[in-house]
Amino acid sequence: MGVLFEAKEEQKRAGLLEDFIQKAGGCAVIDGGFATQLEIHGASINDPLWSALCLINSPHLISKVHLEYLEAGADIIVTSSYQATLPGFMSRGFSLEQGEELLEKSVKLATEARDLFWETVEKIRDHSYNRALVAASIGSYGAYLADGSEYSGCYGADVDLNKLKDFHRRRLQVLVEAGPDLLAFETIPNKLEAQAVAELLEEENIEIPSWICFSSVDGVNAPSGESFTECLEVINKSKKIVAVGINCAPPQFVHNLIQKFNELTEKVIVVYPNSGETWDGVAKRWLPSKCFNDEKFKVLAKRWHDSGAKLIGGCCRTTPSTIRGVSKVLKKTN
Ligand SMILES: C[S+](C)CC[C@H](N)C(=O)O
Ligand SMILES: N[C@@H](CCS)C(=O)O
Ligand SMILES: [Zn+2]
Repeated sequence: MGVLFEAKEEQKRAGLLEDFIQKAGGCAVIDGGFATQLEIHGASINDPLWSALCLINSPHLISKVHLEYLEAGADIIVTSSYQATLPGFMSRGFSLEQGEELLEKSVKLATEARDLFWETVEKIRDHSYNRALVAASIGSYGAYLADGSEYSGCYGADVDLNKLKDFHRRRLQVLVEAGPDLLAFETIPNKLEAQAVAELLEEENIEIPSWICFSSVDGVNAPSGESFTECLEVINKSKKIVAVGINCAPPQFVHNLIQKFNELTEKVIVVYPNSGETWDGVAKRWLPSKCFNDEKFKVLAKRWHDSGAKLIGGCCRTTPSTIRGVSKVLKKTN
């Protein structure tokens, strides 16, 4: 492929998201904790598949949560596929084809909810909604391991670049085929996985714009201890990744990290932190620490926007009420 053609394609990909952000008023709002809201509705997800269990047992709850976030003002909804993986489904007795159908279902449930919601609000005069985009969630290898390693980045000596690419490849292909608007790589804890993602997007010639979000447990580096300077070198080289940032880290880290990312990249900055609670990967529960309520979260969201983030939402333990506040403060409709 010619260099000129590639440059044009890159511009087009970045342009799609930039245009959407501009149309949304300079900042697009992402939804909040998906698994959190499933649990609020009674889903039991203490399981190696975590929220992906609902794709099997309670898809109606997935639709309900998407609609709640749309109603709260999310411009981008993220699918329920964070911990949905083919080996994960197959270890539960599903065939490869059935696993692929479950992945497709995660995109279908989100696009159906978006279309249904839009059909309804479109008819309302002077509504303040945008037709939302659907981002297919692709959780890190650590999420699949279900041992808390998306917050440590410790994948062990046997995990190399090729193993991570193999892990991500088929799921990526299936999700892309299902037709989301965006790809959301979430809670990436180390440089190796960032590199695997960047190379895979290239190898598979993925045309859908991607964002990649790192977690952070010290507010300075990636969980592995590698600096974001190192991690973003890999991201900056990728023409397929249009936005980069942080998800599922405590809100108090985000402002400084946006400032750091401003210096390190020209890509769109995306942030959707959790509520400030800490995940205990062994006990599989959230430990209250410096927890931010919706009021504090929305004040910080304005600050994150002022410091340069253009995609802002919430992750674990945030809810539609959090996103309603974020949407109001960022779109100044109150
Ligand atoms: C974002 S974490 C809270 C997701 C759950 C984790 N991967 C586990 O399965 O324990
Ligand atoms: N999209 C996932 C991220 C978990 S860290 C969720 O909100 O449940
Ligand atoms: Zn999270």
